[in-house]
Amino acid sequence: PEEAMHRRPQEAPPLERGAPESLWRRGPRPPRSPAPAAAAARSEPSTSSLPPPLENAAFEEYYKEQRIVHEEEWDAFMSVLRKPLPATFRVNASCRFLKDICSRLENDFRRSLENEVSDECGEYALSPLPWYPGNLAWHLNLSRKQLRKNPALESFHEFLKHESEVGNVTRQEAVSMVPPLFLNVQAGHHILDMCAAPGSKTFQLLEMIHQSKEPGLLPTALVIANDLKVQRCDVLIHNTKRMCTANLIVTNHEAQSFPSCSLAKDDSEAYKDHCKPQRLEFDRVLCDVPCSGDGTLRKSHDLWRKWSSSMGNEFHLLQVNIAMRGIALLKVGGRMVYSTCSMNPVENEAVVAELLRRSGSSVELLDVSTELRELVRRPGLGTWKVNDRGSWFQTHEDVPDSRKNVILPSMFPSSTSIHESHKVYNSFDVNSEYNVPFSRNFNIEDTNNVNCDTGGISSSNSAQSLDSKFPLHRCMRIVPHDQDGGAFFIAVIHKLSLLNENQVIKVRKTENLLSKNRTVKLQEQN
Ligand SMILES: C[S@@+](CC[C@H](N)C(=O)[O-])C[C@H]1O[C@@H](n2cnc3c(N)ncnc32)[C@H](O)[C@@H]1O
Repeated sequence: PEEAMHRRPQEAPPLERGAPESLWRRGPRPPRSPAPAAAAARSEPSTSSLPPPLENAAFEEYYKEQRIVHEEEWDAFMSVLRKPLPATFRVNASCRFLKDICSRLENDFRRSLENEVSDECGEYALSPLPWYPGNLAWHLNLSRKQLRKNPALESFHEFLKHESEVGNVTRQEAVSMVPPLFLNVQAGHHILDMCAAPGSKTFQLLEMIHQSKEPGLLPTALVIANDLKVQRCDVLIHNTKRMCTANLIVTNHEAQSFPSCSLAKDDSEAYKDHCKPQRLEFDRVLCDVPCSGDGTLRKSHDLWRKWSSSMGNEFHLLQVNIAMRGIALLKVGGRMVYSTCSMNPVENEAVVAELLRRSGSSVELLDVSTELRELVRRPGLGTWKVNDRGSWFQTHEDVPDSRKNVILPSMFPSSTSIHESHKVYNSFDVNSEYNVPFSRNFNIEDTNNVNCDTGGISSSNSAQSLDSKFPLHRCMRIVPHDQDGGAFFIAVIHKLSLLNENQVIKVRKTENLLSKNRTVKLQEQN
């Protein structure tokens, strides 16, 4: 499924989760299916030329059950998911022509498109995204019909095409711009982008380190951008080349076993007998993991047909392992952002809870409610369920033995895994350390009855004991109908002290023991 979710064509322009093609490319599309006449001649129905239906009953059942949004919002949520995404782009904050580009956008294009109001939502055709610092990110909200008839758009289109080619502008989905912003990158930082291809967030990180340099000096910062797939590393290199940077290294590893690197002033020093090379630790880690990708449904039309609840379950452990490696490589005092373009709590809150469980008091989940205040986001969920082959489970104990090695304790919000963790981490008191005030920018009144951590107030139909004890409301879920975009999940983790390797190993041992016991039981049953 990862392949399915994240395949991006090599020839695609340098953008991730891009804008609808119609908004950026002119001219007729190449035919994608046999002409209807040819199909008719073979007596076949020409269904392949029809757009895929934007329906999936299992998807609706799943997210209704998870109470991802308020019941009354359901129709708005689904209706926005079926609409094309507005095109969005970002001006390169470190480019030489920043002032000129901003002025053209503000004074030329915005004005010439002023009278052009989006057909459907009545918004201005071209406007900056209010939450992006410095008015550097913009969205274009026009229907195809409007695009065709407006001559001002021709020159705007040419402008965007040219500025994108030279690296002054990057087309990128709005929600995908969010995770790097929460990294709070500073001059001189060492940054690891663990799952980086096709590189739109890497590009953003590069902009940040080049922007914060002293005039006339090259930045001392470093970005290591990693991806598992070599072909996708090619796309990453192609896309980041536009930045003309000397501060980027692209690597090709499994992120979950990303190697420890050494720093040395020069080779001779590194190889001196008594010289212990310094370990490279990262001030910032971006962990934008592979996921089921259902936050991209507005542009991934195929996904409507392919989506199933098992996709999220399949990614969960890989996501935990990648993020744990990220925490291990992070400097004490450093920040890691965990993000997915999925709405699924099993890939999101469950992963974050497991990171907190495994890392104990070495990390904290940051409350970033005062950062990017204009960005509308919802608090992470405090409780959720796990679906396996059509059955719903609230605790791991409810899962049939035959499935217990696929449906893991860490996928559940509470009970078993937390108690298990208590057994493993005697010194780690989840109740005292994580019982913190509720904070978010989404009005609590508006989320009444919505599945969210209510800061100690149990939601109406779930028992208190089934809620997570971690402050998962500090996570952020961006849903499509709040800002007419895609969906994204973001959590910001702060490292307080070195990981106790024993704790991590102990948890792994417990898991292995569990699955061994299961295997023995299964063998006995057979
Ligand atoms: C969500 S995409 C990343 C998008 C990227 N951060 C961006 O903004 O352009 C996830 C990426 O993870 C890569 N990937 C999958 N499994 C991986 C693994 N085990 N280690 C590292 N990368 C992996 C995929 O090839 C894919 O490019």
